[in-house]
Amino acid sequence: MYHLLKGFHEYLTRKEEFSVIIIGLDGAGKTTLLEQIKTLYTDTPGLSPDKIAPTVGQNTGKIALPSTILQFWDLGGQRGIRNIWPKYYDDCHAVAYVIDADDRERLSEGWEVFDAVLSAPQILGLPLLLLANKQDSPHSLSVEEIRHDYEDWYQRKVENARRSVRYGEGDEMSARRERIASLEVMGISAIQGTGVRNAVDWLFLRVQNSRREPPKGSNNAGS
Ligand SMILES: Nc1nc2c(ncn2[C@@H]2O[C@H](COP(=O)(O)OP(=O)(O)OP(=O)(O)O)[C@@H](O)[C@H]2O)c(=O)[nH]1
Ligand SMILES: [Mg+2]
Repeated sequence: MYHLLKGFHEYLTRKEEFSVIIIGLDGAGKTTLLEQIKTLYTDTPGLSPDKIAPTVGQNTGKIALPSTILQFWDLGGQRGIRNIWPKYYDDCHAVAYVIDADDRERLSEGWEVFDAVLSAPQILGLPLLLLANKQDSPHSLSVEEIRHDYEDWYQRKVENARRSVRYGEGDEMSARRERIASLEVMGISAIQGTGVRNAVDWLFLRVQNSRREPPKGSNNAGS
């Protein structure tokens, strides 16, 4: 009887676990965002910004939400270590791409890398959130400006490619256009926490409908 009740209780309190990767150029603010998420959603405050060093490898953090666990993977963004990102694509349920909206000089580098992420077949169809970070900075581009900057960059890329070699095939191009048109862009300040709850809410809602199933038998009751 005890086991029956225990099993029933575990079934009722079962939490599905979903993985979200946080990627973007070095210095975009990914680790600051992860630590802010820990502060907002767990009993243990995250590291303060002055304690955060550039990430070599990965940082992780787990938060519990209603009937759901979100596991975040913050991956280092330096040029030499970006090639580890695709190793996480097969198992993640959503992607948060962080862009430094205050660093105009590196925007095109940020879009170049973002474009490669968009074209990865493993994450096609997964929820993808573009976060325009550092909105606390007075010179930051707004969400609308960031969206336009990316669309302009993309348009230029397509036109340049037309003049030289072909850029993607017809179907691939239209899939990408659709993805860009439906792209969710949110403004945040990882350092101040502004907009971070909105971003987590969006990810929480979207992973439930992610085309990738949570791991079979994931049961994290009590964790
Ligand atoms: N003003 C401002 N600065 C921020 C914000 N978020 C991060 N920063 C600063 O940006 C710098 C880089 O932050 P990190 O969180 O280490 O960046 P990262 O994306 O993890 O970088 P890598 O680990 O190298 O990939 C630090 O000096 C942060 O304090 C923000 O919302 N506003
Ligand atoms: Mg980092």
